Amino acid sequence: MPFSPFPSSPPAAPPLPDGGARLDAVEVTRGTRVVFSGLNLTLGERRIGLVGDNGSGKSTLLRLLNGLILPDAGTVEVVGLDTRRHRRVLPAHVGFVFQNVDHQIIFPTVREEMAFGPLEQGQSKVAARATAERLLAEHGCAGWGERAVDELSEGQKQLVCILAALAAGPRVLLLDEPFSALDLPTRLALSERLAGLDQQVLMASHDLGLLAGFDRVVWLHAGAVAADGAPGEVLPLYEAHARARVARARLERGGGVSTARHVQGANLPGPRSR
Ligand SMILES: Nc1ncnc2c1ncn2[C@@H]1O[C@H](COP(=O)(O)OP(=O)(O)OP(=O)(O)O)[C@@H](O)[C@H]1O
Repeated sequence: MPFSPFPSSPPAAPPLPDGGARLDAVEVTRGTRVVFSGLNLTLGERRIGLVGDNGSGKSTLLRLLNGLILPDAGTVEVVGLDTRRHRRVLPAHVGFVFQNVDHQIIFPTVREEMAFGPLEQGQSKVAARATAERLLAEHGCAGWGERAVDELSEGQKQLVCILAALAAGPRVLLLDEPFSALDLPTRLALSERLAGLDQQVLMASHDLGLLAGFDRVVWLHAGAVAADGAPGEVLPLYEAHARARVARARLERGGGVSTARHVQGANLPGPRSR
């Protein structure tokens, strides 16, 4: 059977009641590089994974969804809010966990970092502190409140960032490689927690196993949708592409450039979005 990068059926999960997110004809240039050119996507499922090679546009897509980046053309709508017109109120609805924890952490202590979101949501100081302490305790970090964030390990900082995003109770949670520094027990515990959340979760990850139970996976390649569907369909396609890329590089190193095009899946399809 010929290699086809497109899954045969659309994802089965029901759409979110409050609308999810929609990108229409989105154009984004970062620096001198065109990242998206006419991207259309409707993101309604509860758990959506994003995969793709380095530089394919995953972080840019997530940043578009929380209004950190505005489209040069086209529109982005999240939970019914146009990110250009409602940029200021978006953080109250859309939580974000950055790839680099240093881009996220702004307070000196764990408690302050964790309580910021609940305070912004209108909780009293006492209630915000209680929310922070409860989440920390639930994740085996009771007593961390007084700790200086600077003195935490990278993985511990990452955990605080994720818990801080959860503490704010957003309607949509965007996670950019959130588990890269976490130990296995913490990863498993947080995966379980994410699976049980009511909110919509969009997560970019190079750890394909983390996305296996999701409702839908979108594979981005060079700023376009290369495949989109159920994890059981999209993840093997992406993995085949990765293996083909490695095989092609091996052949090229060995001087066999002309045979590289015979490697299954080495040639990507044209862009596709929905
Ligand atoms: N601050 C920036 N200035 C200029 N170009 C940028 C900037 N950030 C990203 N880019 C470019 O935008 C493109 C998409 O980058 P993006 O960070 O969205 O990719 P990614 O899929 O998240 O990659 P990774 O898997 O490495 O995190 C890349 O070509 C990158 O070089």
